[in-house]
Amino acid sequence: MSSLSASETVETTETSGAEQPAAPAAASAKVIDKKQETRLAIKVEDLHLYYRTKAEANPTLKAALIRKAKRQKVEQKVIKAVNGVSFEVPHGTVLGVIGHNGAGKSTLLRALSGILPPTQGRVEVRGRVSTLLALGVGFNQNLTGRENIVLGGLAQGWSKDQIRDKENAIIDFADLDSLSDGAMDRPMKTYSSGMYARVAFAVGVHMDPDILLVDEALSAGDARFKEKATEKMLELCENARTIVLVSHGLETVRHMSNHCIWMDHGNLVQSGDPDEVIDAYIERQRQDREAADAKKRALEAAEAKEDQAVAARAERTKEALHKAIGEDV
Ligand SMILES: Nc1ncnc2c1ncn2[C@@H]1O[C@H](COP(=O)(O)OP(=O)(O)OP(=O)(O)O)[C@@H](O)[C@H]1O
Repeated sequence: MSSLSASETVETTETSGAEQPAAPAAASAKVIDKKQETRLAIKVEDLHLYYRTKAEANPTLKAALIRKAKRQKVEQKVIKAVNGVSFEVPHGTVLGVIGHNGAGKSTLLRALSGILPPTQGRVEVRGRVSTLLALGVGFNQNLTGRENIVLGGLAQGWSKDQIRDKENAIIDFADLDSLSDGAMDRPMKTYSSGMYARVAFAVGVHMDPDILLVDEALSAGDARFKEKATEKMLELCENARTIVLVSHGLETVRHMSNHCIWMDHGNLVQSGDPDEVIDAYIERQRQDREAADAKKRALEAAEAKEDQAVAARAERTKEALHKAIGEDV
């Protein structure tokens, strides 16, 4: 996990998607009254996010050379990671985002953080954003933990005094010394994923964000750190900060969030009370498992029937053969 990226006040990303594959026209802005509007931290309207990858049907060197000689192009594949999603998040909300692997959760978070521009639709994020992503972005691996903290502070435009204060608070929170003496003064490339996660989390929450975007950031820490991180997030929330938490840890989401959205194949399936959404998701997972088991059982039964039929045919052939050559079977 890692990383911090802080962006300033109203961040609006909007793309018409002129060059993108045809998709439904962006929904017109929802009419909400002014008071409600100013309470919003995040507003997402008909968001589509597509990845384009080169689909190589035959990925061998020989095939690549033939293709080059024939000047054939590799076909482009479009992956619709987020497919027309709209929601609003008032300030002070802890929004849990759940869904199966590849449902589009991280892609959505990348769009909220501004890393990924929308293919189509609109994302509006109001306030200072701090992002804790699952993969290490933002830290220089060759610098020590301490140096990275200072670098992050300078990038934020903090004064020397601010950096000194925050540096101490971050180092105290990450508490790497309890794991390995002097770790804070070693290059971050020597850190374990858990140590890395602790520094990243400590930096992210001390950026004083209005909006904290967290992608599985708690998964790398040990149980004690997870508890401490959860407490810190709840504290941020009590101070009316907004948190978007992407996680497969359904009980963490249930415990921490006060609103939840469920993503499935890039679509928003359900949005609402965390207990209701999580229970519905668990029920769907149970149904999917049952359907998969039933399919497997049906396949096995069909295979067994086919095996029996083959064996019976072989037996009949054997009998016919023996009859033909006049021997008893
Ligand atoms: N950089 C990329 N290039 C191409 N396709 C991508 C890229 N990143 C993600 N995808 C695809 O987009 C879809 C959504 O991926 P995403 O990582 O957002 O899902 P997720 O819900 O966060 O999954 P997980 O729970 O496994 O982390 C998947 O089909 C994935 O293969």
